Amino acid sequence: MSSTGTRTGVTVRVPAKVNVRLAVGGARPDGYHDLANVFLAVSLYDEVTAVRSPGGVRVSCSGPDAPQVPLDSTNLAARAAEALAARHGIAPDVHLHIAKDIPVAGGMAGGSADGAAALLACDTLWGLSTPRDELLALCAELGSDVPFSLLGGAALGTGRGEHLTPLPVGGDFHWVFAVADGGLSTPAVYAEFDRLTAGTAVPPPVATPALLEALRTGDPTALAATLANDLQPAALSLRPSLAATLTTGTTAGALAALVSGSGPTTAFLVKDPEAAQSVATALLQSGTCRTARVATSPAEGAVVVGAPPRQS
Ligand SMILES: C[C@](O)(CO)[C@H](O)COP(=O)(O)OP(=O)(O)OC[C@H]1O[C@@H](n2ccc(N)nc2=O)[C@H](O)[C@@H]1O
Ligand SMILES: Nc1ncnc2c1ncn2[C@@H]1O[C@H](COP(=O)(O)OP(=O)(O)OP(=O)(O)O)[C@@H](O)[C@H]1O
Repeated sequence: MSSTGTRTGVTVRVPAKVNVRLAVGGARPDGYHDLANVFLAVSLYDEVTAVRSPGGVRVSCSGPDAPQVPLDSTNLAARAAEALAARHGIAPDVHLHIAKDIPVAGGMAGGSADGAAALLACDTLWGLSTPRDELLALCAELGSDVPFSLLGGAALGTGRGEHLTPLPVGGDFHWVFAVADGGLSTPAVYAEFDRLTAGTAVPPPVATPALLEALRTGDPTALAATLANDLQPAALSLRPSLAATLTTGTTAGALAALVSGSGPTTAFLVKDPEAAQSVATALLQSGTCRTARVATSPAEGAVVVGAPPRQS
């Protein structure tokens, strides 16, 4: 392996996402769907620490959902390290530890977040200084949501969601996320979308100007009026119990409720931190979710938060 840096450990913090508009077009020949995907990063974070370690990539994970996270070469963090090392012709000798706080298989891009974080952590650990556009291209190879995990903030994703245009956000939005028992498979939800829309003309996906304006002005009431997720009927079809969770949150005072991405996490936009607490309490007491998390947006994308001092 070439000597590419002198750091011994690097920690990257990376946010979850919610899709405030997920417009889905018809299935493409390659199996993906064209999207108009308005991502918003939220303040639930995983942390990925990369430490030099001989013998290839090793992954460990801590946190309440850790047992659901694969530790083999299918982990997106491991795949990111392998891809970056291959790009630079070096050995991927690294131990990646994921401190997981983002719900697993919840439609909040937790695995994608870890992929983006591992890429940035390894790039820093190995002293590679890969240009940002190359990191984003590597992210897109790992998964459609991964580029946004690196970028953070808010962005419109087109194509399969990987082509990003950053969007201005004029203020903080407050959210409650109801975490369901068990996950939903993203391919299964897209397949259910195809089944439900079979025989209909699926319109080209667009992000409405009203939504972009609501983000720009930071107005939660305006944003609430424009939130929409074309995958929601598919997620509800596969998990009908989510309807009760959505109703519980809106009855408790949320401005709007929707399924987050492919679900089964549900997202509730509220007007302020006090409303967030009361909606979270109502959701917890209802028994319609496993747990309720309060968060704000926009959140910063993947960022190095810790690096031990250089060794001589
Ligand atoms: C639902 C969302 O989370 C919304 O942001 C994303 O569209 C999913 O992104 P992701 O998890 O990164 O998905 P990928 O790993 O790229 O693809 C997993 C599978 O989801 C389906 N998929 C994904 C993205 C897309 N635009 N169309 C699709 O049909 C495909 O079956 C694909 O094989
Ligand atoms: N680092 C990781 N963390 C969590 N899951 C991972 C990771 N790497 C791979 N996976 C696999 O990916 C699957 C989906 O997990 P993830 O938490 O990314 O779902 P998601 O949030 O619904 O994704 P998205 O919103 O991008 O569609 C898991 O069931 C797991 O098998």
